[in-house]
Amino acid sequence: MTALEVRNLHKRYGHHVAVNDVSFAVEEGEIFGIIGPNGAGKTTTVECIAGLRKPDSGSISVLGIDPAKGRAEVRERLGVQLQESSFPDAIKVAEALELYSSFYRDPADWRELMERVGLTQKRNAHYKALSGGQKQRLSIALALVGNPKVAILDELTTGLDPQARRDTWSLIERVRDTGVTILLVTHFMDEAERLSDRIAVIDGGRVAAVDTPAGLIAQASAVQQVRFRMRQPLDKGVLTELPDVTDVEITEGRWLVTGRGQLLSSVAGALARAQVVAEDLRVDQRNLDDAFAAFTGRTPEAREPSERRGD
Ligand SMILES: Nc1ncnc2c1ncn2[C@@H]1O[C@H](COP(=O)(O)OP(=O)(O)OP(=O)(O)O)[C@@H](O)[C@H]1O
Repeated sequence: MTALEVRNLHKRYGHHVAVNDVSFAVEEGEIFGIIGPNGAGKTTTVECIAGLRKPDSGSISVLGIDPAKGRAEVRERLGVQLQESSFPDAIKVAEALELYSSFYRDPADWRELMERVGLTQKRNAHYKALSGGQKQRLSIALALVGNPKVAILDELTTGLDPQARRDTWSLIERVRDTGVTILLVTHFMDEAERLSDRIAVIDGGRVAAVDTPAGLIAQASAVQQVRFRMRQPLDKGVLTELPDVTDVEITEGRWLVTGRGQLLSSVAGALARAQVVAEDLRVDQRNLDDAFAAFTGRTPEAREPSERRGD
């Protein structure tokens, strides 16, 4: 069943088109990632889904409800952790959870949730005294305190150390295992690849691709590269004349062969026929960073969230 559907979404700020005809659907129980360069329109899209911004045109359905019309109903079913959530410094962990749970008709047991995100020991700590990871876990707990069917997580692990990131990922996987559908906006390719069942790449306000992480990588891997070292002399033409090869570069005995199709076996066969021995022969493994670069023409960067402007 479809938990979330965005169709032909358009949103502009003044003359600037932030979201330009975005469509995608998220199935119930999925973790659906959204990746894209800075300013691609990711946050604007999720803010429209959360009912925090009004789309100029297009339709959004959250569990069958239009967030622009049924804001209260959507609020009951949708948990939102947006970028840079901040709370009063003096509020205590348990107080924040109890307060937020009072906003919902059918909230989760906030004490159990506090335990689940590992903050029970910190129940009486003030917000300002929490570490970055603890603040992050509190904001995740607050996104889940209303017992949502769908949760939106934006910049889930920005600013966290590697261990805290891995802990947060495990937490999100456990949340998904309880049946919550998750929309995850992230700048981190490892995070998107590890957590997402499917990913939308958004670029310039448009969806450039939607697929599983492996599917995106495969789409981007049409171009392959084989590297090796070789001490013996070899005419470059032995490789450039192969139909699968598009380019051959040689730098101080290091060969880099670019091509497509059955590149590795073509190259290995040609080297064997020429009776030369290649050392350290390897195929470059493609990952989601390469897919991101292929779809957006840019390299993903790990960064702190940009300064955001008010509406
Ligand atoms: N309140 C606003 N007023 C005017 N322009 C805005 C506003 N919010 C966002 N924009 C612009 O709209 C475009 C899309 O921004 P959005 O925040 O949705 O992108 P994003 O993909 O989430 O970016 P980032 O990865 O940097 O958070 C950007 O060019 C941004 O500068």
